Amino acid sequence: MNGIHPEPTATSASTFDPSSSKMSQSLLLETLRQVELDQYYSNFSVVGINDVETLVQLTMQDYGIVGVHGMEDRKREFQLIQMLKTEFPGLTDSAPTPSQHTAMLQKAGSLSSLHSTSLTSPATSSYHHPRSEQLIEDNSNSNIRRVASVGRLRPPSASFGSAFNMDNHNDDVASYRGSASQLLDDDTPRTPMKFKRSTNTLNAYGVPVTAPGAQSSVKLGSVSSLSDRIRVCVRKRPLNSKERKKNESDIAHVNGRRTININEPKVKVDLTRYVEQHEFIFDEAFDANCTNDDVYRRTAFPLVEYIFDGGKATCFAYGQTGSGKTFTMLDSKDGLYVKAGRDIFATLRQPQHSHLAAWGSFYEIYQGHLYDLLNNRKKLFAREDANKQVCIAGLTEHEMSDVEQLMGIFEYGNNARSTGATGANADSSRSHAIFQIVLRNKKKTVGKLSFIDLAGSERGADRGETDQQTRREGSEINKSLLALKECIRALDLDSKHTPFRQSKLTQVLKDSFIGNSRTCMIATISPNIANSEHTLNTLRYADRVKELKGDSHVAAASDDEYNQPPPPPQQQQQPYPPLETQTHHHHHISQPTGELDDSDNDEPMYSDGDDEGFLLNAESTEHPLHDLSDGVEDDHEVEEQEDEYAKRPVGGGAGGGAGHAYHTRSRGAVASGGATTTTRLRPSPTSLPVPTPLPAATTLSTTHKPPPPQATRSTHSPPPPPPPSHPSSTTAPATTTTTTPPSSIDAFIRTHRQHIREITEINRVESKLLVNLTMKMSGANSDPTTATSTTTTTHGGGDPAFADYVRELETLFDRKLKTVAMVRDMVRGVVGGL
Ligand SMILES: Nc1ncnc2c1ncn2[C@@H]1O[C@H](COP(=O)(O)OP(=O)(O)OP(=O)(O)O)[C@@H](O)[C@H]1O
Repeated sequence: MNGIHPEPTATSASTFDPSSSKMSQSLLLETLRQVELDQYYSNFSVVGINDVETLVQLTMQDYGIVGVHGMEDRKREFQLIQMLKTEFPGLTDSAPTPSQHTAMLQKAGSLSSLHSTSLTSPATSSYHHPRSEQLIEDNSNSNIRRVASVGRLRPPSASFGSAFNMDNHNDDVASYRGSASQLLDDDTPRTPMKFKRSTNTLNAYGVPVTAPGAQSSVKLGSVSSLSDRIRVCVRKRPLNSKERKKNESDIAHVNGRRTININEPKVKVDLTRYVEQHEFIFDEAFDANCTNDDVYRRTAFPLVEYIFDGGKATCFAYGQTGSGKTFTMLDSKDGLYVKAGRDIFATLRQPQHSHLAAWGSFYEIYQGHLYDLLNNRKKLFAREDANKQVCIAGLTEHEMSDVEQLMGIFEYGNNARSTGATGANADSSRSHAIFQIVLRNKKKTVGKLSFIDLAGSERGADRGETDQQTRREGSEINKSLLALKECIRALDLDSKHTPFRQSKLTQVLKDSFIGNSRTCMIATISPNIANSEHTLNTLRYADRVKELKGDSHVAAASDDEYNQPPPPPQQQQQPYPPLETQTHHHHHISQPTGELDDSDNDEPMYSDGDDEGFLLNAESTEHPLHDLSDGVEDDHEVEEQEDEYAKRPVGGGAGGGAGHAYHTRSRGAVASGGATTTTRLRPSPTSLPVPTPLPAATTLSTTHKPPPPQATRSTHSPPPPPPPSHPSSTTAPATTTTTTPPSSIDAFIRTHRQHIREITEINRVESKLLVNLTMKMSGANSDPTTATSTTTTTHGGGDPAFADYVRELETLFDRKLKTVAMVRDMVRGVVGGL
């Protein structure tokens, strides 16, 4: 297969060795102890300094950040780091060898005799800025020396060293504005802040300890797969120029591939300031430097593939106003919708998809009403036909044959959105925008992909002092966001009752929540300190959407597997992102408490491929239609109260509370235990082609002629992909997978079921491959112009269809073998323990 960019393999994922990480920690601790700095170990640990390699990257300016304020201690720290750098110069590149351990401790021990001697440091004077002295004083008075720290907390990261070399380090306290300043006015005497971490359990030295019974959790991290039915991701945007100008702190730190930490500034009633660190784990966490290409590959791309298999997919951006929803989803030139469009049209150009056509529509939901952005914001009505299919009567759709047309249509609708012809919508952040691409075979809908730029999530909290109109808007937004969450949860539960009628948004997306559907949520966050409350609210919402995915016990180990920088960007032309597959639990979960009874919606779940009669355009449907707008959604007030999100006061410190561990769920009766087997598998075969250069745009044959396209290609041109990896040459044998035996019979059964599903899916794809090949062959043989060459082609002779077939087979077998190996290992693990 062309240009597959290899995911870190199962081998690399399994090389994480907690015992060696523990060793590094204990070496650091012992080294610090030699120079009597061990009381700072917990401070170091909180900011991610867990080994001597990282310690040596500290600069003197960083000492305050990690809470080392006393002159003597700073001197010792300086000496220690200098000694480590001089005596062990390779430390910055690699961990010390075991033989270096002893030497290091000895050398550090010899430093202790120098404690009382004065050390002349060229930069010692830099310690004497007034604030430092004040802080030292405060510190000595506050009796919190061991945990006190000042300034911005930095989590561990690949770029750790540079993160510490921040240029405004000497304005640590002042940089805590925003939320903190709402509680402290500028004249309030500054006191040092304590760091309080909501998740870690540390021993007296701050060494992470494993809570009783938590051992298995650490091993049982479930891993996210691109083919999951629901994926919940987070994307952090960079600080903008205004925020940088105000010297606002960046409080959001992406740590590894899935974890994001938020350092929330807090102030106690006694005005002691401290930082509470929150940790969230999602399917993906995209850092500020990630491009839309990076995001696309791991969010919307799998959905593109899916709609060609007959699925309905939704990709939506959720977040506060200004956090990057539009930038991600519907940026006119570089949004995910454009990237998906490119792959869709490239796929449509393949002969096997020549019977399909792509249609685009663009509409907006504002205050519970639908407006057609491709038709002068005409008000639309959602209706349900006799088959209970929801369609939007009169929605304008345009057939599109290339990405320029798609962008043109989008641009046209986007203009209508921002100008607000009816005047009904003055502010786009108060409406949901939905851009849909529907694949049709004549009139029959085969697949559908919806890109949704949701209203600003904080708008749902518009209450209190605001005017009636704003309150109404807020209530409507809140209602739809709650309903959206419930529908996604119902989707995850395979629930018979999808509460889609709770809002217009979920009504029109009904087919995205039932049957063969997939959803990807991208929570976008602003990283600046002033938005910390909104950011936490967004992450909590996303966390609740995700919580039933069986990730409740995703723990350090699983994230460590991902604790590598994201894979390098691939070329746009490379449509196959690495597909990681894993088995993980789908916990048995009770009905979510927030789900409202939707008694008139008890139709059975749609079976796969049940697309008969699904016609998006009501004008072409043959079924009588029932208006959904009246008497259903409008009269169907959602109890906003069912959810803490709705209860959250504007600007209030939302929920959570100190010490709340976000990967410990309280709702949903998540079963504990169960093994998770982790492996990265080969990309699954797909029918998507390598896109070819786009032909020139053609004029739309519609009355709504969009403006000419302004750009056809992303300006973010990632570097070329590495050479294709061929399964046979790179894939570790199936026996290299590691398996943790499940901790309970239930867990075993769940895991086994997951394996069976995986193998069934592989068999399905295998049969499909065979059918495709035989059809191609018989087509070629019946064609007199190709019959001769086909019959004379041998296996090695390079028939491209056959070559593709065997390559894909090889990939499939690789997946299958790995899955079988995982089951076998799991069984062996259990048998061994009997
Ligand atoms: N990841 C990012 N990288 C660079 N700039 C970004 C990123 N995300 C957002 N921005 C910039 O931040 C600003 C706000 O982003 P955007 O308009 O997408 O926010 P939004 O969440 O859609 O807000 P609204 O709800 O008001 O529509 C824009 O100028 C955008 O270009």
